[in-house]
Amino acid sequence: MDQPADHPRILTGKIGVLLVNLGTPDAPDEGAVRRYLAEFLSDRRVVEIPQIVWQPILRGLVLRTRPRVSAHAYSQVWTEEGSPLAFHTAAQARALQARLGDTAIVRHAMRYQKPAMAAELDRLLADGCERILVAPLYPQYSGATTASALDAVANWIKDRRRLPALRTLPPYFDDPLMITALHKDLAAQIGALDFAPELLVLSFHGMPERTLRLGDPYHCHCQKTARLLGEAFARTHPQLKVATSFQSRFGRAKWLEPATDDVIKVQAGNGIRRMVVAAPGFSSDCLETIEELGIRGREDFEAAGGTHFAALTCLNATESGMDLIEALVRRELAGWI
Ligand SMILES: C=CC1=C(C)c2cc3[nH]c(cc4nc(cc5[nH]c(cc1n2)c(C)c5CCC(=O)O)C(CCC(=O)O)=C4C)c(C)c3C=C
Ligand SMILES: [Fe+2]
Ligand SMILES: [Fe+2]
Repeated sequence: MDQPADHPRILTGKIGVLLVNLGTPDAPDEGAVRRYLAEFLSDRRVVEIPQIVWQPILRGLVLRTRPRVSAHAYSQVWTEEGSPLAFHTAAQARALQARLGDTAIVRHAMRYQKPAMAAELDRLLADGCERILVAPLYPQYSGATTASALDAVANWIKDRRRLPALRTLPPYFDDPLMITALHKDLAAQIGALDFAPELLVLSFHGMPERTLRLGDPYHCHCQKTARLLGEAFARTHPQLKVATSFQSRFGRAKWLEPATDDVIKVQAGNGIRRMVVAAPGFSSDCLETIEELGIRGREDFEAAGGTHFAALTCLNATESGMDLIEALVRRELAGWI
């Protein structure tokens, strides 16, 4: 049949997978960090204070002071490949593409800054994806992370005429695949140390305590991940104590407790000399794991009398990490592939 000459060329029939992570500045300098924080901290899912009250505080105070301090922290973790969060997420997408082959087109995007979610969803559509799985790489659900990533999808939908069928990856905080992958990886890292730790601290990113009372399941998801990991370690490392804590407190409100920095100091004060810290809420290493846990955590521990310390790495694009992501993604693609 003849088509009008100006008929757009439309590709069809493909499946897309979009791995999503939080986002990071594009340089470790004050300007780039200010742009990043302005976008991130203006998200109503992240700071749940009415904008009329919050924006003057953000513009008048936070964005005048925090970017310098945070840029210094970022400069300590920056690599030739850029921000760790950016390059680990890109590596996860490349590795997943290699594992899925022609089955699906895999891309990654960031909720804040670049690669932007809308631009990557547009690219998948332009490449012929009529079915797209959006996979926020947060094992535990929270309004500030998972729901915010889905907000970005919803906003993208509003402006598009032609929409793909969409699926989203559910949280996987208690999935046996995730617990097994993490336990295996952390146990291998502990086995490779030149000391036997007495205590394993499982540190999750914090949230305002208020969100727990408002019904956000994040706290329960973290506690369950920690309990299941603790049970796995009790079977393989019966001498190892396990503690759970919440890091990265921000602002004046009460956050989930106990705070990781307090736990590190109190445990050292109680006589723990050999400690390891792991971050089972982060699918890739980032500022919060490398600088806050690896650098400041160690300083706090040693200042309080600890002698042996290691911040264990996240799953990143390791073999076990990719086994996990591939299995989760293939499961969600069931019926499509
Ligand atoms: C109100 C403030 C914040 C909430 C709520 C929050 C929740 C939250 N964040 C993550 C994961 C990450 N956060 C990261 C950095 C970061 N987080 C906040 C504030 C809140 N986070 C700030 C201000 C920053 C920037 C750094 C700083 O200035 O301290 C990162 C690292 C990004 C990177 O570039 O490496 C991650 C990852 C989760 C999972 C979460 C709620 C569950
Ligand atoms: Fe955060
Ligand atoms: Fe809870």
